[in-house]
Amino acid sequence: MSLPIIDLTAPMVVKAAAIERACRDSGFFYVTGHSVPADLVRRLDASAREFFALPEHTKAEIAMERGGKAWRGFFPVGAELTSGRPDRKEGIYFGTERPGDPRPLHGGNLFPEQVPALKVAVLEYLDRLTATAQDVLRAVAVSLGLDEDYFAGGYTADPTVLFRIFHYPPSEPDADDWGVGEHTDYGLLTLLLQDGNGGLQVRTTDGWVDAPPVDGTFVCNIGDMLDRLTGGWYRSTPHRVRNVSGNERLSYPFFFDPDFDREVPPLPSVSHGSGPRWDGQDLRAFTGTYGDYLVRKVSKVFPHLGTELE
Ligand SMILES: O=C(O)CCC(=O)C(=O)O
Ligand SMILES: [Fe+2]
Repeated sequence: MSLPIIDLTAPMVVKAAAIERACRDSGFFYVTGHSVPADLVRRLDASAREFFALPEHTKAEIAMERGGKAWRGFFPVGAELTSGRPDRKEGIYFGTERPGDPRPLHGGNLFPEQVPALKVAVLEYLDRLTATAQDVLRAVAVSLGLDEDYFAGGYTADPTVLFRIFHYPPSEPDADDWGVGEHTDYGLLTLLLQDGNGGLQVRTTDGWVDAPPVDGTFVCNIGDMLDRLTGGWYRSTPHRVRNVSGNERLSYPFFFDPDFDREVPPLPSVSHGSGPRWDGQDLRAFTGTYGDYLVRKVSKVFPHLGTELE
């Protein structure tokens, strides 16, 4: 089984039909025909590699602990526990640049002064990917029989945008460690840029399948909130990463999520039921805002930051 490639320049009815098929099937697809310049991707990649090559103590100058409850900055290998055990990766967390915003997971970003090009590339990338995600969501809305601007005029009029850059050191082929343990994403859509090394796996009805890098594309997958909104009609699918390429792997997941302060009740048009989810969690059971859901999840993957987020 291979994941479909959806061209964003195709007519809306064509895109919407392809998205419905993909979201009903594996919840994963590739996006091409986007307007993110290749040169921006190159600058982002080059400056990120420059950052990760810095000595540990220099990287620690922008350690996540210094970002407080904004949950921004650098974390070293082993500090994040995606599925209850330490991941074999290090990374930097970013989000929409909003200095002074006191809400958890909001605020100003921490950028390394040693690599000024990273700040320029990240801020530009956040803008470009926000537009790309709104574009994909328009087709998702149509695929659900909703008005094209259903999300942009509501849940994502003021979206929660988080962006991470991960560096996965190579794993031994027979090791049982994971760069990122099995998980689903929390929000609406993830747009993932990955380098040429591969390592991402998606759990489908046929078992685990690879989502190898395809030049010029993003891997797009839907998250828990789209699963919840659609009552499980679109499934938020488990995935994981192990880097056995023998090389340093870099990846750039961009998370496009609902307004932090909004509740996300199931869509009125949705009546489809679904069986139990992979981890037994009932996404319809929680009450509260998207922010409540996200903070609860984040406190689990970064236990030492959890108390700050309460
Ligand atoms: O690094 C990757 O390829 C995927 C990362 C991921 O699944 C995540 O951060 O949610
Ligand atoms: Fe993920």
